[in-house]
Amino acid sequence: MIRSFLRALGPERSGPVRASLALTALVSAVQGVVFALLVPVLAALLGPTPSAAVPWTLLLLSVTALYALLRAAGLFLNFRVGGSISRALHHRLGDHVVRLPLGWFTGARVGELSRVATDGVSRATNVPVHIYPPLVDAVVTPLVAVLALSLWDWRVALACAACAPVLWAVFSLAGRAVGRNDAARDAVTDEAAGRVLEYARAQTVLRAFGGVERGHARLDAALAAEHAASRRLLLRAVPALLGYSFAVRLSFGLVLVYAVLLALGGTLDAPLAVALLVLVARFVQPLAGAADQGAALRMAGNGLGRINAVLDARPLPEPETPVPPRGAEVEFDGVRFGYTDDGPPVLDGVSFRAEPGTLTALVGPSGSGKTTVARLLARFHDADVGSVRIGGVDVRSIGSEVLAEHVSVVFQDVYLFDASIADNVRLADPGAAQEDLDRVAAASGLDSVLAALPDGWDTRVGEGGTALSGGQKQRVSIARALLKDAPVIVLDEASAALDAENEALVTATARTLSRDRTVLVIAHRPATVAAADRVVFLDGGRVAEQGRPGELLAHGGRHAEFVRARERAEGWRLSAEPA
Ligand SMILES: Nc1ncnc2c1ncn2[C@@H]1O[C@H](COP(=O)(O)OP(=O)(O)OP(=O)(O)O)[C@@H](O)[C@H]1O
Repeated sequence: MIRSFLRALGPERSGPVRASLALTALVSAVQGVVFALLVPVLAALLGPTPSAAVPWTLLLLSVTALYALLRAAGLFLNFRVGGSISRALHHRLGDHVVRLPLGWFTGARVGELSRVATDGVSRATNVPVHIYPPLVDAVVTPLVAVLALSLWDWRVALACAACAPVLWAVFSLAGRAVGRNDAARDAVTDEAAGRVLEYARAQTVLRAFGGVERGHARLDAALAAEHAASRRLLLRAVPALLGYSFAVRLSFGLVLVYAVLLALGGTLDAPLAVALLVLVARFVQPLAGAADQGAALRMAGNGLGRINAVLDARPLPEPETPVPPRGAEVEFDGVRFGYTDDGPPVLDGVSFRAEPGTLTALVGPSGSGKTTVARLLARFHDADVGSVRIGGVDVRSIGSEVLAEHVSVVFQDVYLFDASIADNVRLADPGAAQEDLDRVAAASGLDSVLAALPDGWDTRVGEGGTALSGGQKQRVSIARALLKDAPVIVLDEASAALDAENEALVTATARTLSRDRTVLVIAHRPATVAAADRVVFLDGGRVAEQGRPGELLAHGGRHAEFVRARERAEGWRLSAEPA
């Protein structure tokens, strides 16, 4: 557990934590000596010569003063360390997460990350301040005191020591019961949190298709599972913790009976017997409470396990000596890729080239791998086999920062920050002048959107851009990509219905951009395909055909068939609109 704690914190921050843990153990050991010194003091006071208590009392006072000093220093260090742990873990998680491949950030992972960064970190922060000190007090203090006890009466010390393995076994059983059930509850809590989010996000669909009750049933089932898991945790944890507390008190009772028998038998002085029993009684409460701390430690251990699982996610390997691209040509060379190691490949032997100054349309049925091509180009993932090159250099050798400068991707699910339109566009270049913003607004069609909004550039877009329409969001996103001025641009044309003006705008922007850049468009509309210089037609993760759009249409193969079907669908859509 402590190892997993130090691993989560990283080597550079583990020094102060080790010091705080060691000081806590030392404080508990000194406390054990303080308790042990009570025995000769009490034995002397209750015995025939009370004055013999004076030197022992002086020693007791000195060790108590040392204990008080160490305890104060320990508290100070623990609180300092506790305060820095949350910052350190957030930094470690943040630093690590930015190096993870973009493909790692699925919806479920984002939810998990948020729980790890809140609940997981807060559990870990509690360890040095609220969990570890009382637990160490409960274990180390009695241990030292029992060792010291053997100096006065080895038989009572041995009786105490004999209880230790039994108590340890019950303690471990209780801890394991709590740890296991807490981990199981964590899993269903994640599921329930995911369902709540899903239920909120899916309201439009659920209401449109009368599925509110069905959707609710799924949420209800997840919440019921969470309730059952919490009950199970309670039902298993409470008896285990009570069982341990009972074992501690029973052990104390047995030691008590044994000491009384020794005293009655005349082999143990009565004053010493009383003093020993006072000492042993002093441990009962902290020892009995140790199981609660042990359970809390297991729960913190589960939180740390989740933190370490995020920290163990493999970042994209960065090249030792990054090589900048020698141009903007995009090349896929025999690329094979699968999202999972055991599943079938999503791309299989994909090869094509896209020259600077051209517009390439990626076309193909749904699920054929077009978006995956865009993701590999922006290095969301690395190809399993083959090479993705920009300017003749494999994207793995370019280095993430330079690659990000070279490639701009405008996906369909545009994410905007809850800030002004200007701030959202300036994300690409925080120092951009107003003239630059106006230039990209004109080129992306954002200018007409701004003209219709009373606050223009200062309009707040709402969380995730909810205050703007789909077409408006896409224009902001295109303006942002234009401001970044990357030599390679990938545009994911909206597959959902856009108005004619927006459709024409995306095609026109792609054409304009391709004058001095390499532009790839994931094309869904015949008009965009027709405007392209080249078409790469994907089917089942393979390039089925590629060439100029006119040639492919004339050839009458898979691409021609696909475009005709789309044209028929669009014609149907137009004629189906109300007059
Ligand atoms: N993150 C992912 N994890 C696992 N499989 C995925 C993931 N994303 C896509 N896939 C699978 O990869 C295949 C190709 O998907 P991709 O999104 O690249 O196709 P597409 O041609 O862009 O489809 P569409 O036109 O419908 O957007 C599909 O079978 C899809 O189910």
